[in-house]
Formats: sequence, C-alpha cells, structure tokens
Amino acid sequence: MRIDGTAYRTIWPDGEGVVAIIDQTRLPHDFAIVRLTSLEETAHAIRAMLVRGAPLIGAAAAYGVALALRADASDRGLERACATLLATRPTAVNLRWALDRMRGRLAPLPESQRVEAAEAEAAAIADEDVEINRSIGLHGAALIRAAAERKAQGKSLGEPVNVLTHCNAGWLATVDWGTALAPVYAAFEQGIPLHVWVDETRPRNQGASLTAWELKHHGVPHTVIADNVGGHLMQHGKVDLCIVGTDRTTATGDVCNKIGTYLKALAAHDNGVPFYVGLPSPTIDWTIADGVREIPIEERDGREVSELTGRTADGRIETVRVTPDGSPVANYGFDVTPARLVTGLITERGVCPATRDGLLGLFPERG
Ligand SMILES: CSC[C@H]1O[C@H](OP(=O)(O)O)[C@H](O)[C@@H]1O
Repeated sequence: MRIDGTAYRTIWPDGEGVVAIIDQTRLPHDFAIVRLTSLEETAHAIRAMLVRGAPLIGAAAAYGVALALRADASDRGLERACATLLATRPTAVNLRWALDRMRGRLAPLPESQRVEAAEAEAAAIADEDVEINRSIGLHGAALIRAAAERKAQGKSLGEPVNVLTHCNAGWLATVDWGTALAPVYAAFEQGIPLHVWVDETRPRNQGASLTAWELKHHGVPHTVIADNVGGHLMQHGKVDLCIVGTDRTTATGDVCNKIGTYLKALAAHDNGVPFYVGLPSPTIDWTIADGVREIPIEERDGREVSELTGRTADGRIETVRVTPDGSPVANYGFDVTPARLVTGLITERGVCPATRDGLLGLFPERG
C-alpha cells in the first residue's frame, strides 16, 4: 500500500540479516520502522504485537526462522527457532502453518544451505500472501458491486454501500492488501461508492488505531464506531454487509476472529445482513471441525483492558487506568463464530458457503 506516495509492505528484508517491520503499536500517532536482527527480537515483535494479524504473524515467523539460522543453523537451532516462535501467540493458525512449511523446506538441507533457503522461503511466503489477498480483493469486490447495484435499482451507482468491519484485517494485518479490507480497496479502486463502519475493537483498538489509519491514508470514506453500535446500525438498515478477517477457520467453516466478531455475526443474522469472512487458505485449519471447542483462545495481559494509551493534546503519549485498582480483569482475545452465522467465505479461489463441501469445492486437493 502507498503511504504519502511511498509503497510499503508491512515486512521486508532490509540488508543482510535484517528484517524491517512497521511498528503497529505506534500507530496511528507515529509511523515507525523497526529493524529485527534475531530470533528473540522477532519473537518479541509478534508477542508484543508490533506485527499482528494472522498472515503477517506467519510471514514474520518465517523471517524469524531465517534470522535465527544465521546464529545457529543446526537441527537444534532450527527446532529452537520454531518452538520459540510457535509459543508467541496461540490462535492464528498461520503461525503453525508457516513454521511447518519452513521446517519442511529446511530440515532436509545441509546446514550450509539453510540460511539462503530460509530467506528465499520467507520471501516466497510473503509474496504469495500478497497475491492471495489481491485475489480475495477481486472476489470480494464483486460482492460489494452487487450490493451497490441492488441499492441503485437499475439506475447508475450512487448510494454508497455501507460495509461494517471488525478489528483490523487490512493490509497492516498481512504483507499487503489485507483480507477483509482487500475487497474494500478493490471496490474503491473500481469506483464503487462505499463507506466503512469501523469497529474500534476494544481492548487493543485495532479498528480505531489501524483500520481507520489505513482507510484515511487511502481516502476511503469511513466512520469509527464503538463496538456496541453495530447492532443498532443493522437494525436501522445502515449496514449492507459485514466483512471481517479470521485467525483460524475450521474445515467446516467455523470462524475464529477478534473478540466481538461473534456478537456482530449474531446481530447480522438477526437483521438479515450478509456476513462474509476474508479467508486466505493458509488460515484454514483442515485438522479441526469444531471451532468453539478446538481453537485455542489467547488470553492476554489484563492491563490491555484496564489501561488506555493515547496522545495528549500537547503531543505526549500517556497511559491511563480506566478500572479501579485491584478489580480483576479478564482479557480474551478471540471468539468463534459458528459457520451457520457466516454467509460466505471469500477465499483467493472464490466465494463459497461456510461448509466443508464449500471449502472442498474450492480446494479439492484437501479432500
Ligand atoms: C487478516 S488476519 C486479521 C485478524 O488478526 C487480528 O488479530 P490480532 O490483531 O490480535 O493479531 C484480528 O483477529 C483480525 O481479524
């Protein structure tokens, strides 16, 4: 994506043994680049959410393995790198997928060939993510266009299509383009009139701080809303469709995503609002069928709920407490939307129902 005329990805090689990332904990107030040079720095970047979003977590882990092997390319070094990175965050299946792919590529090689091969495989994972998301964008844009044509009722497109999204599944959550927002960008580039309701997405506020920042820089009309507003908007006909991301989708179409997604899907179901999921195939966990019972839900530090960090009027970054001292806090990071509440899965191979047959129809090699 372009920021002030400069094209960026969220992660890129920046010299020998250096991987650059956009530090997403500094957005929307500061655009800061951080350079990673080790396994430990990469693990911290994932754990502390300098980089976040399922596909980007996978790509960052892949580059982290390459950095790790520069220090120790032995079998033990490779296993330590994969174990360290796998332990950073439990929910996004892309992390396991990327590490399994790196291990499968590197374990058969002699140590002397591993660093070069690791860097090439990490770059391939990153490049593939961009192309997968570009395709998701085109398939999803057709859904937005169809909604615009329904609103136009045979006249020329005019009334904007109102899309509601939750958290950040934009280009910042991937290497580029995004998943849930890729259709928004593609439709916007096609000149389809649209507007995005941006769930702030407590407690980490990825919507307020990342999605809004992305859409503002791209010139996409949007409105930031509190998480609890979406149902009201749907009741009043102000949402034409929802498009969200996912961190892990089961072989039967259950969708794990940022906490609060399930409640949005319930409201959409109750109001007849189509609910779509941007789903790159590395985010499909083909080994499980029951998302509610089988997907590990990350629990993070309670201070993400009890504290708020922002910029004061005079430009200082400050953190304040919003709960009483001593009040216990629960901080569940994700929830699971059962497939029955999902209208369709927007994959790089097209849109399908949220069912095993739907997914196998697009990915028959998984049958
Ligand atoms: C395209 S994956 C985006 C997905 O990842 C986010 O989680 P986090 O910011 O904690 O990594 C959120 O669930 C998004 O929908």
